[in-house]
Amino acid sequence: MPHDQRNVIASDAPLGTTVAANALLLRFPWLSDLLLILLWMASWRIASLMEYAPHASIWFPPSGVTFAAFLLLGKRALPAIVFCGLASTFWEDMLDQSQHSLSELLQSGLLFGVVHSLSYWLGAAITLLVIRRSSRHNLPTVILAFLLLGPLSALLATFTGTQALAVTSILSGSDISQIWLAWWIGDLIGIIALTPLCIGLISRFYPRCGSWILELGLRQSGSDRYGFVMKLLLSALLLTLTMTATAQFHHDEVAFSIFFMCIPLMWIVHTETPLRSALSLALLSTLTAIGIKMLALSDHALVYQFAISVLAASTYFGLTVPVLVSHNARLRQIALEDGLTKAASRSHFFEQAEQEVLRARHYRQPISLVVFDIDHFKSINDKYGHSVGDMALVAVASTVKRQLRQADILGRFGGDEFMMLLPGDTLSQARETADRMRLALMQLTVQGPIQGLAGSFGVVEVMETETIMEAFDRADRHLLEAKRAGRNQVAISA
Ligand SMILES: Nc1nc2c(ncn2[C@@H]2O[C@H](COP(=O)(O)OP(=O)(O)OP(=O)(O)O)[C@@H](O)[C@H]2O)c(=O)[nH]1
Repeated sequence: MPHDQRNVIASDAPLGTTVAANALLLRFPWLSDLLLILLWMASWRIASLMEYAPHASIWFPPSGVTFAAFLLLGKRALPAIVFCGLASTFWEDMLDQSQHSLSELLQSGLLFGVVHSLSYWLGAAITLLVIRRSSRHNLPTVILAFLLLGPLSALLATFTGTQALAVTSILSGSDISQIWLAWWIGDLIGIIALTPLCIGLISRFYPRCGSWILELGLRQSGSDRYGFVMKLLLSALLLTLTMTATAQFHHDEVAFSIFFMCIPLMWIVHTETPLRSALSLALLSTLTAIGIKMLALSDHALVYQFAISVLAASTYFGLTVPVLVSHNARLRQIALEDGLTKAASRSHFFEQAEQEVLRARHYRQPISLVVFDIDHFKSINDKYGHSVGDMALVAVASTVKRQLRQADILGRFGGDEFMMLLPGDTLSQARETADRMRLALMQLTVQGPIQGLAGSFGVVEVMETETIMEAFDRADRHLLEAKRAGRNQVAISA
């Protein structure tokens, strides 16, 4: 399905249950924070289950949740994320059954929570600043800023987070030198693979966030769920096959086959909404993490991490293609059509007219041109206002179009001046057509106040030796003659 069509179908119209949920969240804002904390803690638990070595996870979902929360909510997200850092320190201690005292855990958890949150908040704030300073939020800039500053924020958070745990004696210096790289890469992949989906999710329980980030389409759910699920299942099947083959042969060469995943992912990107692309990336990276754990593929973890980063980057840049295609279609429409009356634009009219004149000459057929202008149009604007004037112009164009044949072309020269190309019409036939139009305009009603419009018409038959612009100038001169002769009439070449 073309992207512009997808944008129309994909709607974010609130349903009954959504309206009720939004009302509840607006009444009790702490509920939104609670949901954010639950999302963070759930993602943290999933990451801890997927660790392939101590503190080494193929991807660390809480970093995606954190970065998304700060991009969407700014410092408003700080208390909830600091709390999550503290809670996860306690939970980790419980799971590891370490013997740290309550005060050690409190100090360490608080310090970790604060520095971890501040690092990501700073990274998100700089990312937003870069995007806002660039030329009005264009998608490639947003993606580039996110792909560069997300990993840098993860590096800062890794440094400050490990230092916080070292200062409070939870980690030793040698622990840090062993784990910091895996920690950073896990956070980095978590940000790259999951932030867009997390933005879509978190925005659902912060009804007031209304951030421009959502203009990127991260809330549009889209239609044809069945088709999307089939694409997702096929992608999951391909991923499972590549990972099973890697488990069988244990060669990096086989592990690299995961890069074939770019084919189904690009298929999804080019045919589904941005939210669904983000969801696919998140689910496939989750499946990769599960596969590494279940198939004991930790030897190839770096290949998979590298692959997820590349697939994520190509997914995001891939999203720019359908957006650009839809922008181009819109620009093309603007270039071809007059925005108000939907008649052909001046340049498109003359382009088409040139072709038609060549064709008429080739087949030795007549072709005529009519130029017309509404009489005393300025007084309509002055008397009833410009919006009624606009309505009158729209009514004129639609009345004339209705009377024209399929092959005829109506164009707007500008202001209240229009032109009609009449292939196959001799001068006298064109004159009859112009007169018919003049009478039709006199019958026209524009929303009450205006009963009938008068127009002056200039008509020429395009000569063998002249260009379309020369024919237009002649017709325009006749139009002026019709005005001078008292308006509301048709003037033709003598
Ligand atoms: N509402 C509206 N008015 C427009 C638009 N484009 C031009 N105009 C107005 O159309 C009027 C055109 O006036 P003219 O054609 O110069 O003069 P007129 O009042 O029609 O008088 P004659 O042509 O001499 O009969 C001007 O007042 C313009 O401001 C438009 O898109 N919408």
